[in-house]
Amino acid sequence: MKYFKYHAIGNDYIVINPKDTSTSLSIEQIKKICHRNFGVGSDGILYGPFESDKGQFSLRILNPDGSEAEKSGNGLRIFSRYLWDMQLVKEEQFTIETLGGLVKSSVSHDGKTVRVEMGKVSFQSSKIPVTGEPREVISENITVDNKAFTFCAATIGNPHCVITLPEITPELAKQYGHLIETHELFPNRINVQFMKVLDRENIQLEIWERGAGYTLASGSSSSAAAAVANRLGLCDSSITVHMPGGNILIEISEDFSIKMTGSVTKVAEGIMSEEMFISEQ
Ligand SMILES: N[C@@H](CCC[C@H](N)C(=O)O)C(=O)O
Repeated sequence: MKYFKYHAIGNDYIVINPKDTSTSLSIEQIKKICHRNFGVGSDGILYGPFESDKGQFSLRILNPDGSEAEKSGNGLRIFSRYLWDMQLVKEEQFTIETLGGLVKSSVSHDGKTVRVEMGKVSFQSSKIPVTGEPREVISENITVDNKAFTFCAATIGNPHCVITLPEITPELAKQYGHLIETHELFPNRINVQFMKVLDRENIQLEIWERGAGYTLASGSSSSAAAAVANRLGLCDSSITVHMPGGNILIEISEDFSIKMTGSVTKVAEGIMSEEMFISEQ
């Protein structure tokens, strides 16, 4: 099975074109492909392109645990670069349909920089979703393992829980991320960001992704966290998001529409051995 691997500031994805697969990918195949030891290894799979009646292409976004995500910012930036590299697009701007809505991509610098218009962020509980009365989920409380946090929740197609703290560490994300991800408040689970506001134009994140765990960067997380920082009045409308893997620029409109810009790097292309799927490991 042919594959292409890229990373977007350390958030790495494997692109598999459905024309290179005889059947749709099973959950077991997805888990094996993404496994860092027994497979190629990645933070997820970008399965596409498929036809779309809403955009020029459609894309399926698969997490390493086999779950399917509504949207992926870095995944969309990587897939846009793949379409450009494969000459499946002639123009520098094009649209991609995801389960979480239609996005517009713009590639530049021969695909090494990609901007995605990600859609609008919503804080509405019914859209995220978060259990309880319909409301904007702003500055609410959650306790996991006897540790209390104040959080905001948002969706940009996929769900996010943003916790603002004076100091953040990778250990914090690794200790509490899964407990928050799977909390009963969040019927579809949730991506978790621990956010330190550096100034009105810069935030820092540590990220625990739904279905993927600790990652070095996340585009949809950057979009949601920046929108929360702006909604809380802590940041202006152009925010650089600093993550362990690198930085993303987020631009927020008055209606919380998001433009996300960052780099994409090609890592490899190759053929996966069928033996990998047969092995018990
Ligand atoms: N890394 C992605 C997010 C991928 C999907 C996420 N794990 C989810 O399940 O919503 C990004 O860059 O946004």
